[in-house]
Amino acid sequence: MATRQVSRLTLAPQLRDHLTANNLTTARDVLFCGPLDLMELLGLTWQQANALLADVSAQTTPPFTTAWELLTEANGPSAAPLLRTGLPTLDSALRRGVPAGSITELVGPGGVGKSQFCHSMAAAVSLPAECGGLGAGVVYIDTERKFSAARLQEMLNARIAAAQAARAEGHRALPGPGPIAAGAAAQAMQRVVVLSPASTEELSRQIELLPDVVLRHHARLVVVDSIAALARTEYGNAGDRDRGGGGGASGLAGNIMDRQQVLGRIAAQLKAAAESLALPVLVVNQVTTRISRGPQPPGPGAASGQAPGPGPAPGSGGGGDGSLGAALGLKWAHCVNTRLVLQRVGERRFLKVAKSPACAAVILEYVIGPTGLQQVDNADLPEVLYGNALAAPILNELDYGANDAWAAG
Ligand SMILES: Nc1ncnc2c1ncn2[C@@H]1O[C@H](COP(=O)(O)OP(=O)(O)OP(=O)(O)O)[C@@H](O)[C@H]1O
Repeated sequence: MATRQVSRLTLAPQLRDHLTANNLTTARDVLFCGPLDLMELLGLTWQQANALLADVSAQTTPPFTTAWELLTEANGPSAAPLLRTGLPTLDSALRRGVPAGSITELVGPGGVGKSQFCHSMAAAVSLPAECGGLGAGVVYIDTERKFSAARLQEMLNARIAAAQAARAEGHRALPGPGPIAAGAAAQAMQRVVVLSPASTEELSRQIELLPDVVLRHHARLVVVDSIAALARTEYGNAGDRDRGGGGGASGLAGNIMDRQQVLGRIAAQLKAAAESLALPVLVVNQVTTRISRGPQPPGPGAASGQAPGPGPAPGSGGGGDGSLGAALGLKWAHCVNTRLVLQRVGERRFLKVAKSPACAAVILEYVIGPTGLQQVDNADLPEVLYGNALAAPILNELDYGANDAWAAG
């Protein structure tokens, strides 16, 4: 900016000529002069010389936004509609629900409810405003053919029934005064666009075309369920191979590098799409068995005495040190802005905010019901998690997905 030519600054033509005639050809040349130099060179008064410096400085300073302006904009009338998860503790922790313009990762073991969470979000976005939804489109990228139209319909019907019941009882808490249209569930389902890429290459192409699809379907949410599946099919699973899955060391390293390269490209594309479209992108990731490479970092609770540090998850089995972590390694982990860890403890399910620019670690308990994920009000939660020898290590260890040494996982 400081190298900008004086001839391109918005100044009085006579003043511009004077500056160039005195060899002050760039903004930097002018700003390096003090007011006294300018008075002498250009015959200006003290006030005029200072005004010139302030003007040139203002024209060459990179644009900025204050924190106050950002806050006002985020809460203003033109702010993007909130994308609430329907889990009150999570929504209040994330302040505006699932954040727009960035990637939110859902990570957890099989069967814990990651896809159910995605279906719940698709229902919340596609439902009409009369039922508390956004009446907007969803782009659901289903890499594992696990999207269930029947389950989505079940969630929509249950939510519509709940909205009707609330109206019948005279509650006005739901937004949108209009009546709930017959066929609201079918209309909502038409707003959900399902893409099923068969390879990482196709996935990459589809992400490239996201802006068109999003605009055409007025989408307010993009889901990728899941990010690891295709890459693991094409390039293998490092953790499994290390446990004796075959392949020489050099072949494995080559595979991992290829996979990381492809995933790095896809992650960058997704991040760019989230930012340019100002949309929340919800991405499912699996857990993998951690490969032991030296001592583990202490758990966050260890310092405060709240919980023991991470250790092998009881009963997780497998090789390495037997503990679990988010798959896909460092490159991917750094692209993730918000990480939600879903975990089972016995018969109970917990969701933890393990990484977020908006809040500290928050934990809630949930169940999966007809409407999707529902929070369980649980006064004994801190005791359950931090006083429970089984729960604490499991819930703590997944924090380290972003900075641990098992990048190949
Ligand atoms: N209609 C339903 N009502 C209540 N619970 C359900 C219903 N459908 C599925 N579930 C619950 O959801 C669980 C499966 O969740 P989900 O498919 O989201 O797992 P996931 O974390 O995506 O697993 P994976 O990584 O293996 O795909 C089942 O174990 C079951 O408990």
